[in-house]
Amino acid sequence: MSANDLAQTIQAHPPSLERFLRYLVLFGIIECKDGIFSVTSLGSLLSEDHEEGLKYQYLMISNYVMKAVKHLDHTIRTGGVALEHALGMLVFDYMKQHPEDNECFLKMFKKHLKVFARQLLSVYDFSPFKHIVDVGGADGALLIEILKSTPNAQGTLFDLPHVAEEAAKMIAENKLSERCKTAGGSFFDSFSVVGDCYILKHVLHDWNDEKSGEILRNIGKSMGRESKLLIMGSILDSNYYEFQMIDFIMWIYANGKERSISDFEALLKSADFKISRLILLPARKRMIIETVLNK
Ligand SMILES: C[S@@+](CC[C@H](N)C(=O)[O-])C[C@H]1O[C@@H](n2cnc3c(N)ncnc32)[C@H](O)[C@@H]1O
Repeated sequence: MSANDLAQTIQAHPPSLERFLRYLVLFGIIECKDGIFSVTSLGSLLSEDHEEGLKYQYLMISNYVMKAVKHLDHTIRTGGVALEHALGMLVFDYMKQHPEDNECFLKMFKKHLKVFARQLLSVYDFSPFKHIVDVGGADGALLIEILKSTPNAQGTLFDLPHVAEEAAKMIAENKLSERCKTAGGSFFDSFSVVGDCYILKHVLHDWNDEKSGEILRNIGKSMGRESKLLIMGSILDSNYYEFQMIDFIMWIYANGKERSISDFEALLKSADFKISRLILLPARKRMIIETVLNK
């Protein structure tokens, strides 16, 4: 569309809109030929329809990371959490008080989890499990896909109470309420959901080793000898700039970190777990670490 036509459609001020579109051309998100603006393939990654939900990832990063970066000196001087210093509270508590941010956060996971579920289900067989517990499972998008493909299993979605409430709605929409319950709470307090398969996906990277050890030990208390804990996420690889970046973001966002396989081995050992299987997913350095209690 021309800037004029677009301005009419979205009721904008034509010269200002045109100036803004020309600015976006600099980044390769929009291109302009003969006065007609169109979205490039790079720009389409940010569209509402993109299957991984990069629009929401971008919104979260641009909003929260910029806030955190301004408080980076706090982290460097004290070892504290930059974003917590910026917001006056832990990011998860802040989101509870800001539903529009929480919605953006959950949309980001919903899209990504559906894509991840396809990769996971093609390499891991959940059929031996009777009760699958997704710890910090956000709105349940991953657990829902797993349960759909594992009709004999029950599920429990565990997350902070305000997130578990949203998950209950999604589970009901997917007609899985009979087989899948939600439990709201904190994995730093009492955690007593008994299952034979636990999932921790992209949770440990939010926390430092001490806090991650607490989460693992709390889950371990509910696990039987035959239960498995599946840790899923990304592997820190110094050759991949993207993960160095995510490591930096996790640091200023929550004092968390991305970990290499040997970092995971040491963390798991300290919490009395051992690795029983390691599956590397080809896409974007993701992995599934299957663990059991080391007793
Ligand atoms: C980075 S997200 C990962 C979500 C999802 N597992 C995924 O891979 O997309 C971390 C999740 O941990 C949850 N969480 C944060 N603090 C928690 C706590 N103390 N107890 C339980 N869940 C918590 C958040 O609400 C969020 O859903």
